[in-house]
Amino acid sequence: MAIENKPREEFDTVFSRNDSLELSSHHDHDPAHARIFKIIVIGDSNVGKTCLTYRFCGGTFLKNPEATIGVDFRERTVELDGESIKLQIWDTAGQERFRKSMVEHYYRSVHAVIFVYDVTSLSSFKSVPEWIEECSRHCVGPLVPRIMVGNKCDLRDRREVPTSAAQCLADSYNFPLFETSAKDPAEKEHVDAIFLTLAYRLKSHKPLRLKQPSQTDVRHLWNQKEQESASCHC
Ligand SMILES: Nc1nc2c(ncn2[C@@H]2O[C@H](COP(=O)(O)OP(=O)(O)OP(=O)(O)O)[C@@H](O)[C@H]2O)c(=O)[nH]1
Repeated sequence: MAIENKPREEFDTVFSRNDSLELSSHHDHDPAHARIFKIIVIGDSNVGKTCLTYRFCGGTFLKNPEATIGVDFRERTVELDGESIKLQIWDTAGQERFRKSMVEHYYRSVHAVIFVYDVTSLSSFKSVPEWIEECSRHCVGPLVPRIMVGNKCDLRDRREVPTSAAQCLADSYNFPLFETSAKDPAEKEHVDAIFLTLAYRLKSHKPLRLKQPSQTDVRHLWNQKEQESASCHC
């Protein structure tokens, strides 16, 4: 469900710019020269951050996801106008206790941010300005592309956040707004559009030298930080 407003136009732009637009997963297209962009996905716990990233990177709906601890990485290489771009997506933890030591790492060298709320949860929507504030506190400047996403649109009877209110908030920050569902297979292209909108914006950025962290690297950082904070309390 893409909404009939500015983001929808962006979505159309993404898909009409080049008829031969090809999308490929990292399984079948992962050239060594691809530029890498780090995108973080932020929002309250349970809004569907993991499911959205999994839908984009894995192509399916992840049934029974576990709460994210620290961070999970997924990536997908897309081909835009003949150039390979690797999107390295950091699926962050919504629960404070699982993110406290990782926050600095989330925001370091970030290229784009996706703020997610759940359209069936007013409180998750009300948290969006706090997530935006956290982002600013970590020096993520206005030139970093940001997008707001209302997830779980398939739960029509349970909607608590009207599109008009979300649009109003998005406009106040000058962010594009997408409403979608990670669960509904018919929404797959719209989930892609969220990430591709960012990819097109990032495409004009300079080449990057971003070290590619492995899950082990981050687990290591996480453990190290946990030990540090434990020793601080002694
Ligand atoms: N109906 C519906 N359920 C969804 C959708 N996306 C996610 N869910 C469900 O919402 C719950 C939370 O999904 P997650 O993707 O783990 O949420 P999260 O934001 O990553 O949560 P944390 O890891 O705790 O931050 C799971 O039960 C999912 O099955 C959606 O689009 N529609």
